[in-house]
Amino acid sequence: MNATINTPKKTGEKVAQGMMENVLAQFNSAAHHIDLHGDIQKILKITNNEIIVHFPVKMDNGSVEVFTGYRVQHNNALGPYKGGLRYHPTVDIDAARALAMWMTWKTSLTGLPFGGGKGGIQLDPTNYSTSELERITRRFTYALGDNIGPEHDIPAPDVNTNSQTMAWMADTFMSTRLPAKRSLNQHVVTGKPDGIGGLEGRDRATGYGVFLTIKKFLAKQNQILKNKTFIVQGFGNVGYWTAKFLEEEGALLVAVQDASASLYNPNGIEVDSLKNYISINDNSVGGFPRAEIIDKENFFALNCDLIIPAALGNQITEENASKIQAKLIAEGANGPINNEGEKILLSNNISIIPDILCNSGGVIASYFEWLQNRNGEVWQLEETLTKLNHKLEKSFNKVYAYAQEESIDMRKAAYCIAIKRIEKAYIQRGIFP
Ligand SMILES: NC(=O)C1=CN([C@@H]2O[C@H](COP(=O)(O)OP(=O)(O)OC[C@H]3O[C@@H](n4cnc5c(N)ncnc54)[C@H](OP(=O)(O)O)[C@@H]3O)[C@@H](O)[C@H]2O)C=CC1
Ligand SMILES: O=C(O)CCC(=O)C(=O)O
Repeated sequence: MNATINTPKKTGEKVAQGMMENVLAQFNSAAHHIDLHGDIQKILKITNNEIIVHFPVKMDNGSVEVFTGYRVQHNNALGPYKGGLRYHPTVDIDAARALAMWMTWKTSLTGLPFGGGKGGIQLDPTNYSTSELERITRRFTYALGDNIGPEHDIPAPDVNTNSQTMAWMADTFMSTRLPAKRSLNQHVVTGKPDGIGGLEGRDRATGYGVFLTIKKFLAKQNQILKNKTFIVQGFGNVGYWTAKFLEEEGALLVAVQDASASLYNPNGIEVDSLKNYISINDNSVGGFPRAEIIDKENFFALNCDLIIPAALGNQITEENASKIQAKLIAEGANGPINNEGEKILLSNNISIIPDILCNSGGVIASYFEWLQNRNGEVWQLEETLTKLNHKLEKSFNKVYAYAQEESIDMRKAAYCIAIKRIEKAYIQRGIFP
């Protein structure tokens, strides 16, 4: 039997580069603004735990590959670690650290009783069959052992993972507990299918939240979504659902980019016909007949009202920011704009709804799923969406008002609010005797 070791490498791709620098620069700027206690700065600049596991998996052809999985637990001052798992070639320890930090700010901003964590496996899932991915996921869960748990660290879907991945994780985790405890562990992950404790609406929650924050932002400017044009990078969970809700409100999708191609049609791309197309075309938008293919370098420069990056990090940078014509960017993805890019956008009066607010609908719905499992309840879709809207309204209004009061951008405002809540927890706990 052959054994292949998938040695983790620094990916060198722009996606993972500088993510830590970005998140730390964002943190430093807010910490300075609120004059955050120096000891708390020290605590929040590092991660609590970094778990790296190597685990063997048998491939369909009988060979064995050894994979490397990551789970970074940044901070749990407000509650158990919470955040997604990503399967992508760009996953490495730096990316996991940065993404875990973003989760801490996000769960704090939204007022959830959670901290922040993130992880994943450095692999390209298109190279593996479904049964191989199932075995990889189960072995990863087994290797993580008690480093995850329903009251300790609760993973969820992210790039290239979904409700099926979460079902395999839940099943593996629960079946390795003592029989009498198995059913008490269903909330070890969220984003599960509805048949095994998943929340109706978790699938669309992130996109719904992105849509709501855009709508709320436009309302503050006395504008509406009807007839606004928008472009979306990424047509997966977040990109699709965001586009779907925006279209339902009368906005027009004019361009879409995924890893395979960039599509453009100034007269509009119908969201569900593109979705139907990708479902029979290897999940790729390339070749969709009712749009032209454009050069990917020109994508963000297209003439439109709104841009929704909903793929990977570091997509809008000093290299392309000055060409952007849209007046609003809503960050469906985590960290899609780097700091240099952001400076250019802000100096060109382009507004940004920051990731930790914009895409927080996902983790809010995950919290609802966690509560549902913990309390032995079954929630209905309407209830989920109403409660999600209510929670997002509260965080949106807080961020918007604070940004206005302090004359700062919305990202800095969101960070200040998030960090102050963690600071309060540390002070009340008495970390400084
Ligand atoms: N899922 C969730 O609930 C949440 C997700 N997020 C963030 O949203 C983003 C998207 O996540 P999600 O929708 O779940 O992931 P998915 O895996 O469902 O979709 C990812 C999409 O991004 C596209 N993509 C990948 N690489 C590139 C590239 N180089 N250029 C253009 N497009 C690319 C993929 O295209 P292809 O299929 O061709 O590879 C796919 O369409 C991530 O940043 C994630 O962290 C944030 C909050 C919650
Ligand atoms: O639902 C969750 O727990 C986290 C989702 C996530 O990874 C994110 O918000 O970036």
